[in-house]
Amino acid sequence: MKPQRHRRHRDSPWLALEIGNSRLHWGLFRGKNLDSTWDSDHFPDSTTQQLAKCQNIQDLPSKFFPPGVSKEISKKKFPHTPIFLASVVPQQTELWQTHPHVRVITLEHIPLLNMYPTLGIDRALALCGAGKKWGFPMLVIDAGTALTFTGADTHHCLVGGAILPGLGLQFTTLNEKTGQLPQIKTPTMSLPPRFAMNTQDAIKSGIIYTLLASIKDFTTAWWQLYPKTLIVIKGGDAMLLLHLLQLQFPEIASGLIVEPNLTFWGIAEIVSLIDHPQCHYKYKK
Ligand SMILES: Nc1ncnc2c1ncn2[C@@H]1O[C@H](COP(=O)(O)OP(=O)(O)O)[C@@H](O)[C@H]1O
Ligand SMILES: CC(C)(COP(=O)(O)O)[C@@H](O)C(=O)NCCC(=O)O
Ligand SMILES: [K+]
Repeated sequence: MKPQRHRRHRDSPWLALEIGNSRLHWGLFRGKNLDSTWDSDHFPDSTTQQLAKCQNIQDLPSKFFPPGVSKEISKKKFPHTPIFLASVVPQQTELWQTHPHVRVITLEHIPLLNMYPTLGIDRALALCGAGKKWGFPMLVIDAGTALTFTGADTHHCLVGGAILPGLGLQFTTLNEKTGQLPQIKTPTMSLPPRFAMNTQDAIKSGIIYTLLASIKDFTTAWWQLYPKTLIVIKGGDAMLLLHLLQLQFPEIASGLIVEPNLTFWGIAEIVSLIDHPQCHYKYKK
C-alpha cells in the first residue's frame, strides 16, 4: 500500500471492503465512525474492465450498495472515496485492485507478532479489531464460509488457531458430494432431535451437534491457557450458532460476545496507523 499523499480530513468518508469466500462485506466510515454496513455478491470476472474504468465510487454498479447509500453516492457526495480492501479470495483481489481508489491491506500492515505468511488477512484483522476493543489475550471465532479460531496472547503475539468447514459449507458439501443427501436450508433457531428418524434431521443433528461440540472444545482449551478471557464471535452464522450454543452449552455461550463488525474495527485500526505512521513503532518486531 502506497503512503497517502494527503491526510484525509478527520470526518471524510471512506469504505472498508472485506472479501470473504461467500460474499463482500462493506463498511462505510466517516473518519473513525462506522456509519453503515452491508453485504453484496462477488463481482463477476466478466466486469473487470468496468471496475478498472471506475474513476469514482459513483461509477461502481449500484447493486453493490443498499438504497440509502446508493442515494448518497448518486448525489456525488463521495468523489475519490478510498476503498480499503481486505480479501481472502485472490481472484477477487485481482479484480478490485484495478479500481483506482482501492488500497489492499496485507499482513505487512498488521500490528501482530509471530504471524505465519499464509495467515488469512480476515483472521488477522478480526483479531486486531477485537484486541483493540477489548484487549488481549483474545480469541476470535469467525463463523463464515469456513469456521476459524484465531488467538493472540497478552503481547499481541499470534498463538494460532484452527480452520474447519463452516455451517453452510458442511451442509452444501454433504449435498454436493453424495448421491442422495438433500441440500438443507438454513437451520431453525431450535436444536434438532439428537437421534433423528429422517434424513433432514439426521444431517442437521450430525452437523449442528458436532459444530457446537467443537466450539465448546476449542473455547475450553483456550480458557485453560488464558482463564477468564473474552472470546468474540463474528460471521454470517454467528448469531445462529451462539443461540444454539446457549441452548446446548449455556456456560460456554455466556463467555462469548457477538460482534459482527470486528474486521471493520481491524481495518479502521490499520487505516489510522497508515494516517499516523509514527504510532506504528510500538508494534514493530
Ligand atoms: N444472506 C446471507 N447470504 C449468504 N450467507 C448467509 C446469509 N445469512 C447468513 N449466511 C450464512 O453465512 C455464511 C457465510 O458467512 P460470511 O461471514 O458471510 O462468509 P464469508 O465472510 O466467508 O464470505 C454462510 O455459510 C451462511 O450459512
Ligand atoms: C480460513 C479462510 C478460508 C476463512 O475465510 P472465510 O471463510 O471467512 O471466507 C481464510 O481466512 C483463508 O483463506 N485463510 C488462509 C489460511 C490461514 O488462515 O491459515
Ligand atoms: K471472514
